Formats: sequence, C-alpha cells, structure tokens
Amino acid sequence: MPLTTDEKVLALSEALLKEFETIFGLHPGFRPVHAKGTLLTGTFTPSKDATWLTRAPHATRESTPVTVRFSDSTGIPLIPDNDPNANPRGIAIRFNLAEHVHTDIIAHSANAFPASNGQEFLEFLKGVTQSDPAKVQEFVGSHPKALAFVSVLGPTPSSFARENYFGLTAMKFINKDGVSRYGRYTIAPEAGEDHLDPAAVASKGPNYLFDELAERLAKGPIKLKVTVQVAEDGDNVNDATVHWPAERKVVEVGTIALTEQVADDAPEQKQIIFDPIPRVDGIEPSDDPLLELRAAVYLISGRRRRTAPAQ
Ligand code: HEM
Repeated sequence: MPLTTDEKVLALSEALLKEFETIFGLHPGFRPVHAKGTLLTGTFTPSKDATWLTRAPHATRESTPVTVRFSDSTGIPLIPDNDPNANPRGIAIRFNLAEHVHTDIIAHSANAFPASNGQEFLEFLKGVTQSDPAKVQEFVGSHPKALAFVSVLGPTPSSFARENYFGLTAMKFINKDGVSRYGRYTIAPEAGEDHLDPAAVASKGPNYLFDELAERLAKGPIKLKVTVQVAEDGDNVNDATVHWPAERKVVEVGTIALTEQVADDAPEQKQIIFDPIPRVDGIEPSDDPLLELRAAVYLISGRRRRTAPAQ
C-alpha cells in the first residue's frame, strides 16, 4: 500500500498521531487507537447477490480465507474490556486473495463518526479531552456531529461476536457489466446483537471479551454477515456523518465464519496493517476525505509499530 506524497495529508496525519499520543500516552509496538485486540482466521463465502454489486475476486470465488482483528477502543493496550471508554469496539477484516494480495474492511460498533474530515476529527479530539468537564460539555453541545457520536457510544456487548459493526465511509462497487453503485458496509453477527446492562458490565472481568472468544470458538465457528446498504442518486456518498434513509436497499454480500485464533497473536498484530482503501478491482474508494487520510495515518502508524522494539 503506497504512502501519499500530499504534504497536507502527511502533516495532518502527524498531528492526529501526536494528539493520540497526548491523550493515551506513547505505547511503542501498539496501535495508537484500538490498541487492545486479537486476531482470528476463517473463511468468507459470498452470497448469490454479491456479484450484482461487485466483480471483486472474493465475490466470485467459492470462498476466500480471512484474517479478522477484533479490538477495544483507545490507545491503552491493557484497557479493561468493561471500561466504558473501550466502546466503540472495532473489527478489521482482511480478505486474503493471494500471497501479498488482499483487500480490507475496517468498521466500528458505533453507527456514527464525529467528523467529516481529518481537521474536524483533530478538533473533536482536542474538544473532548479538555481537562475541564464543563468545557467538554460545551464543546459537545455546540458540535452536532460530536453529540451524535458520543450519544451512540453507550452499549457494551456481551461478546465481540454479538455486536454490529459499521464501515461508515462509502465505497464504489463495480460489477462485471461495469455498473457502479455506492454502498456502506455493516457487519452483523449471525447470533444477533446482545448488549449488557450497566450492572452486568460492572460484574465482568477486565478481559471478558477476549476470554469469551476462545470459549465460543470451542463450540463452533463465529458467523458474521457482511451486508452493504446501497445509495440512491442524490445520497451524500462523501460524508461518513450523513446517514442515508433507512429504506435504502441492503444487499447481503456474504458470510464470514471464524474458526481459529492466531497462534502468534502479539507479533502478528504488530505486523498487520489494515488499509481503509480497498485497492481491489470491483471496489473503489468514494471521494470521502477520511479515506485518503486514514490510509496515510494507518500506514505511518503501522510502520512505526513494526519497527518498535519488542515489548
Ligand atoms: C480521521 C479519522 C480517523 C483517524 C485519524 C483514525 C485513526 C486510526 C489509527 C491511527 C489507527 C491505528 C492504525 C494502526 O496503527 O494500524 C486506527 C485503527 C482503527 N480505526 Fe481508525 N481512524 C479514523 C476513522 C475511523 C473510522 C471512521 C472508523 C470506523 C469505521 C475507524 C475504525 C478503526 C478500527 C476498527 C481500527 C483498528 C484497526 C486494526 O485492528 O488494525 N477509524 N484508526
């Protein structure tokens, strides 16, 4: 994945990484956000409707191996899973198409994001991490996107496998006839969503979500449905903060079945760098400014992580 040469994007990327460091501290070898995670492997099987949307290889092949990383929020590597700041949870999915050929989906459990572009996100981070709680309230109250985001952060899942995850940024899907449509991913557990009440959250251990994955896998695969909500003409496809009408068509793209935990979890997590831009024939980025910026931030951050001394 190439690093942009756009000076503005690079400068903003550095400023965002600096801000994460200010908020969460420096933890070399870990991600500056979504630091606590784990990797699983399995397969993706496309649904019959997948090729209506895209000619991408994983939509036409019988099945494709996947690597999935579940994560807690924040840049704190040991954050307790039942800390409210561990929401939203993250999922990153890699479709392994051939050796060194892959395409990813990155999503989190809030169907919202507090900013339409990197500069706004930087302002959000500064706004919500001020030491004076009154000033934080004032910031959130006067920034509707920030308010929309913080108000959906509440629910804590009983399992990484009982949570919905939202891709938010639209992609342009192109099928074999050259027809293109914009869409947004949702990853939904086949077992259904299940959130805990505050008393149940408080009674949980600090690693309950990670421990639960092993117990669940021992009983059978974790199944997640990949769907895409399809935009219609006039829908804003370049702003992750704008929701499309709920009645928009939703296409089932396929099912992920996770079967194994990765043996060398810590070194593999350090190595893998997920990419918000699909870079595969049949799925292109929209013009959402978050995409190019995030691709740069994740790559700069991932390269630093890889070269950090072993912990
Ligand atoms: C300007 C906007 C954003 C910035 C600056 C940002 C920043 C970051 C950074 C620095 C990382 C760590 C990357 C690495 O070291 O490998 C990361 C990971 C992640 N981000 Fe974002 N992010 C943004 C938007 C989003 C959005 C919109 C979503 C949800 C759709 C999201 C979900 C995630 C997830 C799930 C991970 C963990 C990926 C993994 O497991 O490797 N981020 N983000």
